[in-house]
Amino acid sequence: MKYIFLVNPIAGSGRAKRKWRILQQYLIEQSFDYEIYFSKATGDIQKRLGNQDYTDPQQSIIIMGGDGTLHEAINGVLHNVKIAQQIPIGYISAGSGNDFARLYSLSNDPVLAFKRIDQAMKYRQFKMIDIGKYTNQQTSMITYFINNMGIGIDATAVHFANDSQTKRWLNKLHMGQWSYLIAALKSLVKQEAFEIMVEDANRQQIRTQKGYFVTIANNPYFGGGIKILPDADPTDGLLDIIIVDKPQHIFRLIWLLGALFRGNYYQYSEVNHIQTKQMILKTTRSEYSHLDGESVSPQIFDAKIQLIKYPICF
Ligand SMILES: Nc1ncnc2c1ncn2[C@@H]1O[C@H](COP(=O)(O)OP(=O)(O)OP(=O)(O)O)[C@@H](O)[C@H]1O
Repeated sequence: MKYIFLVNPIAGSGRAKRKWRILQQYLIEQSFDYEIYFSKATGDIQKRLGNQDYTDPQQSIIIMGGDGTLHEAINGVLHNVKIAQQIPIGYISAGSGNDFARLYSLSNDPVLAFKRIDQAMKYRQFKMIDIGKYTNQQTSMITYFINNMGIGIDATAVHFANDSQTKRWLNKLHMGQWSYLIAALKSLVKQEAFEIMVEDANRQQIRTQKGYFVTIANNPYFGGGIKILPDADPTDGLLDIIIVDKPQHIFRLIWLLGALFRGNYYQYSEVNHIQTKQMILKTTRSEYSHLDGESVSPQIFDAKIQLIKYPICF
């Protein structure tokens, strides 16, 4: 078996590069056949996996990076017209937030993580993970997400976090996850209420004029460990969705945030929680969104969101 490693060297503020050096030493010692590619910019891994033919059964792909890198890899293979069947992706976590890794308690040790993947690839023991398929109904453009997608305050927070000097500074101190909290506080001030319509697979509708955010998730964790959708499960074949109204006043907002951090906020009148196989989502005003923490410019939403399964190895 030959391993093709695609590493995002800047993930986790360089953690991925450090982990790669440790793993490379092991691969050389154990005479593994491998190839290494370091991404050079955002979108590089997606492009590479989107253009090349990786269907040789004697080759396996392993990604090293954070949630954003995994997001790129999934979008690459799923948009690759040369790959008719699903090729399993190995994943070694090396980001700062690491929400996917958190859910599965993935090892921090790259050699241990690789040994597990090597065994799983040999015996074809892949986990079929739910992947969100988001179709923009105006443009027919498709984007996939592995952990979550959000519109409104969480997306505004992601925009501020990814944009900020603070993230770079906190990443250097290995406290990258705090950047999301700081950005979230900033976005609490900026985010205005907006109109949202969600229709589930049974054509049941939820409408609100006072929307604060919508999060659609397969993974309970968001933004480096906030358990935003405690019931989300990436193997249940269902999307978990929360539609949250803007609280009337700041004290109610603080109360709601406290409940969110305690993981018991579904019962509040501002919160609607649903689980469905697919959904339609519309907004009437332009809003920031994010997919797996990757910020998207503001737009009005007319979207269809479905699920597919993809084999991932970790
Ligand atoms: N060589 C590169 N230079 C700059 N950015 C890159 C490069 N390669 C990939 N990227 C981008 O780096 C961003 C961050 O990667 P990633 O999300 O994996 O790490 P992270 O932010 O540290 O981890 P997490 O998402 O788990 O918090 C992604 O948007 C990715 O597209």
